[in-house]
Amino acid sequence: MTDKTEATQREEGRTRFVHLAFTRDPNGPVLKKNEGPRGVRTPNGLIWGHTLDEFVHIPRVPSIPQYITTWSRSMLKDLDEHYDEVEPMYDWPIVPPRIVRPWPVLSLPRDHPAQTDPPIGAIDEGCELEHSDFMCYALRDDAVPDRKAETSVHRVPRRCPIESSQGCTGRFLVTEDTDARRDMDGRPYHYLWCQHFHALLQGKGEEERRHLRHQAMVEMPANMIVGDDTGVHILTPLPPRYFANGEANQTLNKPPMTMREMTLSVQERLDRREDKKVELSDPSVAEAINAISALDVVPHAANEGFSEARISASSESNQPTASEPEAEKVDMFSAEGLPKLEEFIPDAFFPDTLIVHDPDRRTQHEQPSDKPVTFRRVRYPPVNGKQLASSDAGPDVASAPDPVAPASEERVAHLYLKKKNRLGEGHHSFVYRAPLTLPAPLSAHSPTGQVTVAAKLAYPHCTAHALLHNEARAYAAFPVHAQQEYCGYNIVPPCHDPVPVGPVVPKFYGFYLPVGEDGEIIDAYAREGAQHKKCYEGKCTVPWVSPILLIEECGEPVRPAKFTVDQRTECFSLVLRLHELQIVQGSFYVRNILIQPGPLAVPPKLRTMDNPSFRIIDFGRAQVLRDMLKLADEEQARLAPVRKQQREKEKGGTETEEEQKKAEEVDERLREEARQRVLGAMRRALYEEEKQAREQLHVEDFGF
Ligand SMILES: Nc1ncnc2c1ncn2[C@@H]1O[C@H](COP(=O)(O)OP(=O)(O)OP(=O)(O)O)[C@@H](O)[C@H]1O
Repeated sequence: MTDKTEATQREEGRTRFVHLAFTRDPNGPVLKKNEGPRGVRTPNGLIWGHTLDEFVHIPRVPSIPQYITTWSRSMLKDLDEHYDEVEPMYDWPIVPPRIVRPWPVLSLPRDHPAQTDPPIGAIDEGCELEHSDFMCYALRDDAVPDRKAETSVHRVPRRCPIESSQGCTGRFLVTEDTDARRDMDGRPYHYLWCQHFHALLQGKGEEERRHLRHQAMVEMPANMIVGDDTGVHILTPLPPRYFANGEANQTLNKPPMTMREMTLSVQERLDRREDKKVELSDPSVAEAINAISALDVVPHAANEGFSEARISASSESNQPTASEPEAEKVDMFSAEGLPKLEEFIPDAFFPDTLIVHDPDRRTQHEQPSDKPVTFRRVRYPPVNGKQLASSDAGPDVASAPDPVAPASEERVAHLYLKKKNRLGEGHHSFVYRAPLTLPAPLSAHSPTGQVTVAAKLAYPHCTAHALLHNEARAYAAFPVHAQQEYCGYNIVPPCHDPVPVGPVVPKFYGFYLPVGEDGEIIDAYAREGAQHKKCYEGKCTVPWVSPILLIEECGEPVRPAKFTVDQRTECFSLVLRLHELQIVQGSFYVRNILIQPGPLAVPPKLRTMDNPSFRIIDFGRAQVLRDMLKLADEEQARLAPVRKQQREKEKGGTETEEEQKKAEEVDERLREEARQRVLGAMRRALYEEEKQAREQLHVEDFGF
């Protein structure tokens, strides 16, 4: 492999590009397009590398070195063409892509049965630690009442990487059976390895077992630990809350300094200024070490920074906690000082019912202004109505979305709308920054326990309602991975340069319709939309209460003329990734791409525009291929019996078996032709939108 750093790319300021070239075996196969090895990929199916050095230019035909494509290290490994010569270049292993979690603002009691994995409040500690199956999670814990002035981080063991059906309460089990809890010298273990970790150690060589134990022990929040294949002895007391169920005996073989650096680099990201005190102060430690002289005990440096680390992490942390809002003074409509929600709402707490406090009548409701309005969540199944064609400004007729069946215990959230909290406005809607109180006991690290979300409401025009419904349909079609960030880089064709794997669209927090006095959802658009099919955009005012689309707030519209070449490419890659999903946004203007400071994994105070995060918004005119195909099929399924009826009418009797068989073949051909028409329309729409995106983002045709 050779390094061929491209001077031109450096000149134009590009920092993300492929600089390694793989030399083919002259007898190697021709590498056909789209038939290469899969390697390790992100869930979007695109080529993925953990670092820029994990991408290479590789000739498709060994004898034509200038005809190259871009591959990742893991693809080279799968190809296995003298890969053994390549591997030593890397001093890190191939790892799978991992989800990068935004800075946590939600909070939930740790022992709540609906607690998630990773637990709510788990801080993303970067790839240095998070690729390990054995790390502990660092939990943000500034809602603990006696620590309200500080954000404390403490650690809980990660669950074992096993089938979810098996379940694992945590790596360590408190020893309960006295006999099983003693080592060969009769010393009691404090914690035993869980059955999964124990099984993992079985059958492995001594070196590997030592390594695995070491990894697991490094993550334990104690200063002095010794362990073996059964469990560990803790030489300094452990805070009991660190373990769901328990923990134990080994020699740490990694230089303590290395471990310390690893930990500090994570700490650093959270708060560089915090003074990390190393507390190896327990006088009983030396005594204990002597008592266990047969074991080579090493102080557990990795935990020094964490065991009771207190980090003044962000502005939110200096406020009273959710558990004790100052009820008298609290203004639930104020977005001031509230964190914006960037995490997914766990399924167990996704609101079914939204109580909307709307004294300014932003939703056009007609109740007394101080009376909240009840909304209920509805879900658009894959296709439940026609898509709007991008050229069609008028409303199309949609059948009603499905009400979400309430959970056994209804999940109720409160949304607070105020005119003064307007975030933006388009040609069809107002968007508000809205405080949201989530279903208890889910809460947030904020004075009122609220977070803010972007609430999009339709203008009182029939077309605006149609577009908002279509947008809800598009959000229902986005896969979860399009709303998540992954570590590393993708190659997003036809782009040749690696781009970060940020989310493409904002996180979706549900689509809500008003509920009448009878408790039924009022879907005015489904009921009356058909009568407005020919309405001219913006001219037809309707008295309908606006639906509410809740999404993640994602910053301000971009100004690409001021972007670096890397940023333009990154923005453009989002459009390409959207198109990979066979979804057209439908109104691609720079105002529909948002930018905000990043990275989102760190507290808002530490984010900068040096690491921006982009999103595409506004899917009112989106077209989703999957839905379009389903509609075409449904239309053909509707027409087939009509045709049959017609034929039998002309014939004056029922069809014979032979005639029916022939007719079915015709139906199938017509169905296929209809699908081909849809595919053709989608190809054209994708092509046109890519062209428009290039213009809007100042992206060249070649070499972008
Ligand atoms: N998720 C969001 N985060 C932050 N601001 C947002 C968000 N969504 C919308 N906005 C703001 O609201 C404005 C209007 O939103 P949007 O473009 O979705 O409305 P629209 O009426 O559908 O647009 P159009 O004029 O294209 O029909 C945006 O330009 C942006 O400033």
